[in-house]
Amino acid sequence: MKFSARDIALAGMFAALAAIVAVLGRFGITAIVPFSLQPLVVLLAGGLLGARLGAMSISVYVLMGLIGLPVFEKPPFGGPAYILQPTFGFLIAFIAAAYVIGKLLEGKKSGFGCYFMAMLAGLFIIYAIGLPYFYLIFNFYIGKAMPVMSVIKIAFLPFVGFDLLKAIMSASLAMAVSRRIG
Ligand SMILES: O=C(O)CCCC[C@@H]1SC[C@@H]2NC(=O)N[C@@H]21
Repeated sequence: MKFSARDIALAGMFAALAAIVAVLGRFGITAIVPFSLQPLVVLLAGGLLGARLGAMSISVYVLMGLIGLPVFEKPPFGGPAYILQPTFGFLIAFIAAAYVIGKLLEGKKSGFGCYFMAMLAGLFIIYAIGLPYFYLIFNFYIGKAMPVMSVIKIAFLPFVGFDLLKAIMSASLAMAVSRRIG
């Protein structure tokens, strides 16, 4: 697997962007699951960089956090123990989402609908991995009973509307940029 200097610069830029929006998110309302602009960055990474590079950029971001850089949105902000945070599943899901979006858009970047469907698939993956992880950490690691309905109320319902807006924004932006440079 070979990456050019341009690839590495782009991946680094998106990794940095993910860290910046996470740090900015700390100034918002404190909640078990924070509102975050990271899904926007992740959807854009997949849509603009493609599967391989998009997933690499988000992996670099997650690895930076796991080695101890304070780039995550919630306390303790970084370190290997963050794996045991209920929201860590979303971070794993971001990597998969960027990859799948890139794959879905490979070779057929036509209209807005195409981009939007790819972004929706990315959002689906974010929640399909993030929500069960949240449930498992709460119920089996933290040891607090968290019924499925509570997981949905805490980690899905408050965000899904905003995340759909992020999907619209990222689809429009990725389409516009690809048309200009593609
Ligand atoms: O840094 C973390 O610990 C991960 C935060 C995950 C936040 C999730 S992503 C999907 C949903 N949309 C949001 O705006 N927030 C949550």
